Amino acid sequence: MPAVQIKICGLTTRAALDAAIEARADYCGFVFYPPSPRTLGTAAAHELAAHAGTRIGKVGLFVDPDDALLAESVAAGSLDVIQLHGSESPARAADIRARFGLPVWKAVAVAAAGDVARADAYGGAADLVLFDARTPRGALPGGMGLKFDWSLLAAYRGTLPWGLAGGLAPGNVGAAIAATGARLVDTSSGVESAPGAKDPDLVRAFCAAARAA
Ligand SMILES: O=C(O)c1ccccc1NCC(=O)[C@H](O)[C@H](O)COP(=O)(O)O
Repeated sequence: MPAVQIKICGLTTRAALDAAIEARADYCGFVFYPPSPRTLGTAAAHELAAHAGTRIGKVGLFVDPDDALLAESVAAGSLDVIQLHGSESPARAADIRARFGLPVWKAVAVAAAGDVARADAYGGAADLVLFDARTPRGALPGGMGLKFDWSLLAAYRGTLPWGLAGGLAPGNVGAAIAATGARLVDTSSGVESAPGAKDPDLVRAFCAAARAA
């Protein structure tokens, strides 16, 4: 079976990026959402992307973005993937995918079984569905360290490739992979010492634990 793919989201510093690259994470996430403590401006995204080069896939994280924000961020961050973490419809996801010529990952917020079924609507519109925990109204839509009931995915047989996010950390990522069969795992606050501050040791520990699962 191919190795589990790993995404470390919300990187803001070279030190964190280097830790992810050295730990052989497959993807890093750059957040382009000003309310987040992990948000990047275009200058910082450009600097980090130039430092990363092609050593890691660069995923841009957006919440209901307009085309202008997408255009400037795709260019600044040399993005390889656009991740949509808001309430983007299948039609909007398909439009973004066609307009920017990049793979689109669509986050689907999960709190109950019916939420998992919503992923099917993105067939033909997104390249991957990222199941993440539904967050409370008024909170950030991701990066909150919240888990959902992994058993909701145990019997999932969707048509799209999918990944798992939400409250994953070095100590639970192995169990999460075993419970769900996820082939891509994504973490943000689980590898931080404070909101927005990635801990290189936790990044390394997460990658090792995911790979050992
Ligand atoms: O990370 C953020 O600050 C963020 C803000 C708004 C929307 C999404 C955000 N993160 C998306 C991610 O891909 C996170 O890795 C994912 O939600 C998991 O986060 P966590 O539960 O903290 O590991």
